[in-house]
Amino acid sequence: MGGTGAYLNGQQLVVVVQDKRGQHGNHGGGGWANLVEESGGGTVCVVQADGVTRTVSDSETATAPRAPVTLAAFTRRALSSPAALLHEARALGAFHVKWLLGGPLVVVTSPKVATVVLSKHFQADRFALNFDAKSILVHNGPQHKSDKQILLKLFNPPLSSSVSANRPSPLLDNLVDHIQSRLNSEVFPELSAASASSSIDLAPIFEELFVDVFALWSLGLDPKISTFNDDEGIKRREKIVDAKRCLANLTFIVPTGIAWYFDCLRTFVPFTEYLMLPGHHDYLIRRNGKARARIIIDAEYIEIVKEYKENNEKRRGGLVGALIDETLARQAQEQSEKSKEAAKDEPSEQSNSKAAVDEDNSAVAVLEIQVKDWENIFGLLEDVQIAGQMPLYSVVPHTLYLLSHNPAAQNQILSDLSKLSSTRSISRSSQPPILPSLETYILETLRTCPPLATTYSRMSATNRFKLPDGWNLPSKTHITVDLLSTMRNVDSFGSDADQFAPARFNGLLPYLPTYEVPTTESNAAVKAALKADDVAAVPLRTAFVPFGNGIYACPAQRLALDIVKIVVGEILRRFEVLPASTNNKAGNGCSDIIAGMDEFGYEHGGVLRHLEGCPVVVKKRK
Ligand code: HEM
Repeated sequence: MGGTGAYLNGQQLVVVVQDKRGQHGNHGGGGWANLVEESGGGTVCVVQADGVTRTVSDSETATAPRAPVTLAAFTRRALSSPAALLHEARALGAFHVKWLLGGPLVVVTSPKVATVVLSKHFQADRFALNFDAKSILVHNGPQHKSDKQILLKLFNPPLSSSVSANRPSPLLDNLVDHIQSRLNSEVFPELSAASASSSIDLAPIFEELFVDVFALWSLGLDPKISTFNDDEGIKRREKIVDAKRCLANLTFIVPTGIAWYFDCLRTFVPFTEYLMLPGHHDYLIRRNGKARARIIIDAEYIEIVKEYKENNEKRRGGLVGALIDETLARQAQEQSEKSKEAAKDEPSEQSNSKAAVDEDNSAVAVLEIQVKDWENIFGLLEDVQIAGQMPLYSVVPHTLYLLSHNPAAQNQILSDLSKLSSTRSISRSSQPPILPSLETYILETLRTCPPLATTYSRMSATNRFKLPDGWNLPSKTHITVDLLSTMRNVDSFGSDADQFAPARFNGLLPYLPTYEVPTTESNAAVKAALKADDVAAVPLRTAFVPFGNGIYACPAQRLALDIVKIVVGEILRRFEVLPASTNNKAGNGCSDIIAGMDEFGYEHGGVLRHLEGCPVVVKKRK
């Protein structure tokens, strides 16, 4: 078997890395070779955990390293000298260290489990993801599926016939109210006060905004501080928001090149193993005061249960209220299905009276939210808080930062915005979202700077999954798609894949969430293109996956885009955003910035961040 690839055989790890010229890793310097301890002749590409030589292709053999190469050793090397690893990546013509190791990369994490990072070398489009999704078993199977359905329903209310592009939803409008209220009370004044001659960092402003807003919205607290007219109410609100901020507090950001280690390894290798920190995960939590923050949030959960029990009619709104409603609705539905089933099996008179009794019982039963339901509701609140806040506080400042280097795009967006009524703020329910210049800009930002580095991991249930060159992945292989590299794939995005070119999305609006693309249709298009050996014909839409795809895909895709559009639009209407320094990458539409990704890093948890917090200069518009 030849070519770039990797496979897992029993307890052995075999990794083959191929450089651009098709040579197995003989890239001079031997840095990578040293990593696997003089693995012979500078040909580094085969690593076997058991140290036995293995034939890689019909004509080639490669010597295994003398000592077993452990995951921790890779990681330590990457952390102790990321620069060296990056250098080696460049020497191999790879854009990203991830791609040096991954082509695709298989990491053995236990004798039967491997984590695979599919990368730039692999066309990880929707075809692959859908294919995988069909044969997938998720970690917590049915519960995950049921939770996902709830979120999809809440975040994607049915289309109203009167408003074509918008989906009215008090829950989602309430989230936007929170955001608008926060922009008005803090962000606009902060930007207005900023001096036109010195720079301001956008990232912390939006990090705070989204963490706070998601805390208040998810816990059903009011957007307007004025409604907390008693001191105690204000203090409670502040305490909760502080606690959520503390829990969101990042511990470290690593350069993009080594971020994948965290994604792949943190589940399996203790922090102490590869970070050499003076303790374990709990240590980091304690050090950041997170334990206390946790207690505050848990106390709020207890309060929610108490309120519900004492006054069911007047319970909280926001996400928690919607989840309580949904839990009760589901219970009622289950009860009614059970009664119908029972009625079918019984003679009619008896069943009528029994159904009436059951109905009474079910009325009592549906008011009882069980402990496990509360746990599930609070679990979902936390998932949504994290899943919503992180990508938003990544993509909003990044979009503005890139726009600061692109005055022409900013003018075009402003002109589109000026066509909206000047007095009306941009909202979900009232404004038809036709702002092509802004939307294509956001989509291109998501493509080139995807807020999440990878998809969640999937587990293949069968061993049918084949990678290019015939590499076979055994069943129970964890599969993670590297979104950053996938969306730079030249086969999917053309030879200008490394360029920042929003125009590539012209004609593709409105954005169709990946869960709405009919699977059969996208698969048919992709299959036909692959069969004709014409990967370029794979529709661009199918390879654009910043929100992932398949059963794990982000359930809030449309909402997320609306939020980014609203926030960026509202800022641009009021402020001109200029680059903070004149080492100027302006003028080429940001391609220099996104080409090497040198300015970016991945936060623990795999969220893309600008290493300097997106410094810009803002000037209030007249
Ligand atoms: C631009 C902003 C966003 C981006 C780029 C984004 C991206 C993603 C990605 C890549 C995934 C994993 C998909 C996969 O494994 O295939 C995900 C999952 C998820 N996202 Fe988003 N997301 C965004 C905003 C939001 C918002 C605003 C919310 C909530 C209001 C949200 C809720 C979720 C949830 C709950 C999941 C987990 C789904 C599951 O467990 O199956 N996301 N998102």
